Amino acid sequence: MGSPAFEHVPGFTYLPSVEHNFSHNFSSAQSFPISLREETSSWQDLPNVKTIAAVVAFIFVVFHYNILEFLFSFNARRQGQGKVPPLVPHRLPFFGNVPLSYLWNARDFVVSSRYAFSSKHPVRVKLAFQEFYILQGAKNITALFKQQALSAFAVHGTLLRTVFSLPESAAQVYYKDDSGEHEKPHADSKVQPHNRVDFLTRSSFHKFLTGPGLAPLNRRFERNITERTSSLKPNQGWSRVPDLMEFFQNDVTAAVVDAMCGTHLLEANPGFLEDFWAIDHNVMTLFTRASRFFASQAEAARDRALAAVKNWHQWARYNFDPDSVGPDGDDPYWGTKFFRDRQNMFLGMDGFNADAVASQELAFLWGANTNSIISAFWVAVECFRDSALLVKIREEVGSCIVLEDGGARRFDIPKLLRQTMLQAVFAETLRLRVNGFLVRRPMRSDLKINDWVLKKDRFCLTSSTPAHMDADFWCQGPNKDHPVDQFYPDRFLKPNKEGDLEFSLKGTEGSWMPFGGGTHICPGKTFAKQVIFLTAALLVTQYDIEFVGDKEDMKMGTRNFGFGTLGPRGKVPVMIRRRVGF
Ligand code: HEM
Repeated sequence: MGSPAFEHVPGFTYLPSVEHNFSHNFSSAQSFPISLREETSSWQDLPNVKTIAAVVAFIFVVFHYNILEFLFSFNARRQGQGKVPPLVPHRLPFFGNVPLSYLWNARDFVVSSRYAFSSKHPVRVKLAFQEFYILQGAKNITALFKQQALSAFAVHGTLLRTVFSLPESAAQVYYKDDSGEHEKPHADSKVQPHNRVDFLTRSSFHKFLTGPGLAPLNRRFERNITERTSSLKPNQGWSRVPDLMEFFQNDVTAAVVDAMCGTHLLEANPGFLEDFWAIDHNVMTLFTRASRFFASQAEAARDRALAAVKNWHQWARYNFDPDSVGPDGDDPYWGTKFFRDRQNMFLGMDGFNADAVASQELAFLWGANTNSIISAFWVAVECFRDSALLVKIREEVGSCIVLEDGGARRFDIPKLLRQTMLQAVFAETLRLRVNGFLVRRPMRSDLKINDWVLKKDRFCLTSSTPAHMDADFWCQGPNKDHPVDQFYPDRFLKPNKEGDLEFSLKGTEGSWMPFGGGTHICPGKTFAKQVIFLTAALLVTQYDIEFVGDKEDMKMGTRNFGFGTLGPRGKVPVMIRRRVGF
């Protein structure tokens, strides 16, 4: 019977059948004259074929980058739907991109990278045999934020594990949770309701930070920060403070932590805030686990901070009195209903124990403080270093002071949050200082972003930095004389119908994104605004501040780039005096 095995397949070169070769040549091979057998023994032995192969390989290696550049531009310009994002050219064949300059200065790399972050369409990056996407361009970022089934949890789980020592048994709950972040779990998910960590934690944030839980938190923060700011420098005349940041890292952070957790955590652990900011300072080192070699003291600080949180939880569990719960639902032991309820929620999850809960809550406190405290520092710096701006801000803030019955002064906070220049200073500060990466992973299906298709399960990264530094967007029209890296709050002022300038974020979608976007958008943004505005209002009303340090130290550093608001390079010494009459 004839074999049909080697019929012609379109697109493949026809090979004669093996059967044919064997039957025809094998038995007679021995009788070939030696010279004939050498001539035909292997095509690889032909010197010119070897040379051609070597030349082709050489051209491939040498021109590999140019070939990829050509393919990149070609694919980027293709029209139509369902396009695959072009591959960012890389110099080392097979290994992909090895961005050494990123390790040196990550922000410069992102701001000046030719293909990876500057393309206004999605791109594909090959990094050590893995591929992921980078998505930039306002239109694409806006489309990304509209997507529903995108998980940010692989990254949260990793951050919790590496920086905050979440035990492996609890981390597994994160990795296994494929039920989604919405109330209704995905139909094919087998995750039990009590293990829906994605949905349960997100809804706890929202109840606390966007629901009625926010009002009592705001009130306690207002009381705490007012007390702390008033007692900052009681004496008359100028006095020197070695680093303005100390006020933010000690007093403003304490005002937030006490408002959230009650006073026991800081009272029982006087070194907590120092450890807390040591973790923040080393967050990248802890995240990459390089701390084992370079920053073991950061690991020690993290361990002490975890022990402090765990002790607070033990103390609260032991002492809690249900009668102490106030009308707003909060109590002095857990501080807030939020932390009280989350104990039960986490301890009900498989693999969670007291250590795991401490990791979760320390991570929450870090997220609740790092960006807002450092942003509050920059807002104060901007207000005090420009005397003309300071006059305007003082005028706005002064218009929000109200006298209480007993004669005490406080701010009308809703009015304060609506002040034109203060809002512009806030928005411009966040544009310049927030440098975060947002990571998403389409878990269910391929992701369609405008004309592009991004494969399911691959990570998709975007960053606020290129969007915030896009001169084509931020230096248009009346802003054209103000370079993109200059602090210029008027970028956010637009004339209204009456011709007056008013603050507006209209049209900045996908270009101004300090709080991320979509279903994972920062739930703490309203509280953050309150912390930043109120702290600035109290400082400008009560104090004069002059900067007396090296200007280089006041520039923004790049340490921990990618994790949010970046701090100053060095210490910021100031002279400070109380204003007469305040
Ligand atoms: C200037 C201050 C702040 C900035 C710039 C900021 C920025 C961000 C960003 C960029 C994200 C990721 C959003 C995304 O993936 O799309 C985020 C998430 C988050 N932030 Fe903030 N944040 C600030 C203040 C706060 C505060 C004060 C709190 C709590 C009181 C908070 C709690 C959270 C939480 C819980 C998440 C995770 C949300 C989720 O994954 O669903 N943040 N924040």
